[in-house]
Amino acid sequence: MAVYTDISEDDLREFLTAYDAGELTSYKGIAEGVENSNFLLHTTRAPLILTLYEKRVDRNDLPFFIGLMHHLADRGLSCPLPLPRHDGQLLGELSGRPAALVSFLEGMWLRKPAARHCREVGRALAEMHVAGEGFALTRRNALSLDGWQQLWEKSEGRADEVEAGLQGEIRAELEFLAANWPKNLPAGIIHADLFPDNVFFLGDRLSGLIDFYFACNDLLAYDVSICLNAWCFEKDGAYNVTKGVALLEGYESVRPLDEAEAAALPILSRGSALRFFLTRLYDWLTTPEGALVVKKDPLEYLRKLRFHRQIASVAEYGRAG
Ligand SMILES: Nc1ncnc2c1ncn2[C@@H]1O[C@H](COP(=O)(O)OP(=O)(O)O)[C@@H](O)[C@H]1O
Ligand SMILES: N[C@@H](CCOP(=O)(O)O)C(=O)O
Repeated sequence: MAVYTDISEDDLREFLTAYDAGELTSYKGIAEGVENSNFLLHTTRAPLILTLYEKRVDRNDLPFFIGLMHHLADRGLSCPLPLPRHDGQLLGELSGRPAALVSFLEGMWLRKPAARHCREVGRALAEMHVAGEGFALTRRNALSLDGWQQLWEKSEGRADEVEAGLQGEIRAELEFLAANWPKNLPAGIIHADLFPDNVFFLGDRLSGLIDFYFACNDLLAYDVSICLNAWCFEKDGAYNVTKGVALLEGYESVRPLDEAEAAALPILSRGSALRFFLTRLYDWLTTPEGALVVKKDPLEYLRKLRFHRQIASVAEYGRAG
């Protein structure tokens, strides 16, 4: 679960006096999520999400995240809209943590997305990339090549506990990616974690995107590769080309990939599979047994990484090369 920091009703009521949020009628912690503590608040006005930013989020990044949601919502993207305090600030403090209130989005995330949902996600991702243009703040991707190397150094010594031979395989992968990573592709604001649990649907209609806490400036096609990894594989590890076609067509209906971006998808997908493998591996090795947060399986992403390694051409993802 993700309520790392508890709040008292008195402190919450006091916190809310800084906002035009109405009277608190009820609140509860939200079990889902891994990074921050989230609460659903009901008031005499609209429901709200309260987020307390936990240790893994750098406070210096908060103006970027909060400002980005504001920028995207302002441009018509359906995402949480931060509520300003009376003094105009978008961030406050509660229980010793930086805290923000954002609008509640209706919808549910899909446990079993189908190809039609992948198409919607592709389209929404491209809309986000377009809406991100002109955002004044920047944030480098802390989870790109340097960040992967640093994460790996923390886990390397114990990697073979997870699977024999992993140490050599990942070291070689990092070297390959460092030597071949594309540099001159179109860049902009990326979501960087657009997994099914961060996309809400009402029926078959996509109703909103959440969780912008990995967003940063990076290659736009890298974000596409994250979605291919997160949306287009089945539980048994098989790549579903129908979903891949739908996701790419949905994306390109708004923002066509150029040929260099399309050709780079295999290596970008290797990188994004490695990125989620490494964060999951680190959590797997360091989260104490009995902790209330759900540990995600690193091997799922190792299998995806191996799949991308043997891709000969982008056509295998379902796009004409
Ligand atoms: N704006 C929102 N509207 C509705 N539900 C939300 C919103 N933001 C977060 N949630 C709920 O909180 C959960 C965790 O949020 P998330 O941002 O993914 O947390 P974390 O960053 O800790 O992973 C989501 O799965 C969702 O149920
Ligand atoms: N999507 C990542 C983990 C981050 O979780 P979120 O709850 O913040 O979306 C993964 O699957 O490894």
